[in-house]
Amino acid sequence: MMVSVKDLSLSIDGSPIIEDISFAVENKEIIGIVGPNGSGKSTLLKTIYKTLRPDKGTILMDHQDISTLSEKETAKKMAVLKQESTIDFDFTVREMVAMGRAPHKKTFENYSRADYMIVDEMIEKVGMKAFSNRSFTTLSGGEKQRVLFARSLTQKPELLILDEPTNHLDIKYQIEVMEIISELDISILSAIHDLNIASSYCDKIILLHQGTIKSFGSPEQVLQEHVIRDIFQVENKVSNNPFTGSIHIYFLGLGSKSKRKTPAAFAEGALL
Ligand SMILES: Nc1ncnc2c1ncn2[C@@H]1O[C@H](COP(=O)(O)OP(=O)(O)OP(=O)(O)O)[C@@H](O)[C@H]1O
Repeated sequence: MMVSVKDLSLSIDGSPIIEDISFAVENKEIIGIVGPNGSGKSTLLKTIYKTLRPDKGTILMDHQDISTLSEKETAKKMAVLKQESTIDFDFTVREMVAMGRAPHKKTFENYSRADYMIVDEMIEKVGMKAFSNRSFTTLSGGEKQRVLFARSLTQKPELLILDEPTNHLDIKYQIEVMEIISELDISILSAIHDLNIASSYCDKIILLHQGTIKSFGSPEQVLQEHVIRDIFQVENKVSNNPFTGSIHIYFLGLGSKSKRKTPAAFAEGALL
């Protein structure tokens, strides 16, 4: 799935929230959206998954304008894992995940054995098999997140949009989510807070700041020390992770504003 976003702008109550955003997601690419709190990551994603309507601009999925697609047509192509879920109905985990098959069914068509094979496969993939019959509302935040992830995988989308997918997750499941999406072979667009997770798993990174794209390119191109210092206002050193080969950012406090002592290794240039 190719996605082309062109000149996207959205204001809320007269304040511009995202402005003139243009970029393309190539087929099967993983694109991470990073940026400080309030930089517009969720708003950009909500505009792409049609919860918000842009004031201006177009979004094409494989050359088709998404504003012309019905909800069902969109859901056949695009799955969304949102940051927060407000689901209070008493569904079991398996029922919840099975909802991911809905866009592929006709009204009143029953789920087939093949549908449930996908459902169970995805529940197992996210490590929730033992919870299949548990009520969704009784789960912890991280467990809910994994179930909703399984539901979006069950949808078998060509484009998966994730709004901070690793929110609530412990380190094992943070890595697991990223490993699973790396193996999906579909296009992925994901807001990510952790810059090192973004650099390890994304083909390209969009850096948002105050609603505009500051930089778009490979992790090496985007995540440069002076850029991280300017945009996130954190002292840092960028180096190579000798074990994975991807770049790694060491965070060194807030510079002159920091209450922490300057690490000796930094002062002596040992990390360079
Ligand atoms: N409905 C709204 N009314 C007014 N302002 C809004 C509304 N929705 C979002 N904003 C503002 O738009 C800006 C961008 O918000 P958004 O949630 O897209 O940022 P974000 O980059 O996802 O932030 P975070 O990293 O904190 O999740 C913020 O300043 C936010 O307060």
